[in-house]
Amino acid sequence: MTPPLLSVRGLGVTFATPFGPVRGLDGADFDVAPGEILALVGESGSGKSVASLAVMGVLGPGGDGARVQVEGSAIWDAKVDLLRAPHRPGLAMVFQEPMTALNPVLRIGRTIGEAVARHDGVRGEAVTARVTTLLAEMGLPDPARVARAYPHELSGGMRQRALIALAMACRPRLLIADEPTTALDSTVQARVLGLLAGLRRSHGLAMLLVTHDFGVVAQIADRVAVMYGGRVVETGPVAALLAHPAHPYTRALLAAVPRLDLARGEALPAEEMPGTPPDPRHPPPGCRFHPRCAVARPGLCDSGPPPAPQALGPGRAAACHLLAA
Ligand SMILES: Nc1ncnc2c1ncn2[C@@H]1O[C@H](COP(=O)(O)OP(=O)(O)OP(=O)(O)O)[C@@H](O)[C@H]1O
Repeated sequence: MTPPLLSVRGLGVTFATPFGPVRGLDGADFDVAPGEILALVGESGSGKSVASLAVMGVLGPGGDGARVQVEGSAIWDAKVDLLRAPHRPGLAMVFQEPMTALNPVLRIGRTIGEAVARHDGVRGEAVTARVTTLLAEMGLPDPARVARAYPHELSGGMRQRALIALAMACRPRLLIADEPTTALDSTVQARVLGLLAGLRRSHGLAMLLVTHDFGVVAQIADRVAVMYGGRVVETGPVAALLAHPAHPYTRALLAAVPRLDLARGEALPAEEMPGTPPDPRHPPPGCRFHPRCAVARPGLCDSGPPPAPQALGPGRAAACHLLAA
């Protein structure tokens, strides 16, 4: 088996707030293989963004025994704090809202040019040439004109492409994309997803894709990691996981997705998930999903944390008391 490009074990993040510590991520485990697209999915507050920011080094990860490795080398290790370097070689990030991620008072070419100069150690014409190539590669017509534009002069889709060009300036092997198409309308969203899929093909780029949209997952991802309450509760290849979800939370999440294949007039299935995600300051005892779980067993699911994820088939695993019972 190919060793993972990114390996994350026991990753945790605690925020100090005026109301006390908030455990935003509580021991997340996942791997991304070279050239693979892994989607992190889950409800709002499940820890998807915190996980991606912690891997990127924007938030200091914490947690007993936490370990983040890229190509087998630790970029962060709880036991060797010196490795907590702000720079993440081989990783780059694309944020959800390009209007805030791009500097509004700098021309696009200047922003990307600074990244090119820093990463490639080049100056002058070489920077301009690389910026133009990057923008053209993102499918932007007239890249020289786009390079001279300010962010507000571009459409949302063009800005998102410019932001992807900025990330690609660092020649990453893994792109972390946090809801990269959420702010776009559906036709532009499809084109940006097509661009990301093309970059994976042409550059062998791996991706950690944060999304709450199963349409995006089905369209572009190879594997899914489902998050709940700051932990990964189920992982698996997209087709198998969508067809046969094993964890009660994954089943409830998929049942809540609106369907377009119903005949006109047919009632929408009332599958709204009861309750709300756990409060990270006071998580429920036992399995964090048990208060909302349709099949929870009193005395088992509320008594202790679920066992370690159990293998369910090729590349599939889930952490649930009932699977182990
Ligand atoms: N700066 C912060 N201070 C305190 N708590 C935070 C902070 N950022 C995130 N959290 C908490 O961490 C938990 C995980 O948040 P995160 O943003 O990762 O969720 P998410 O799954 O990405 O949700 P969304 O889909 O809404 O972006 C939440 O309970 C959130 O309230």
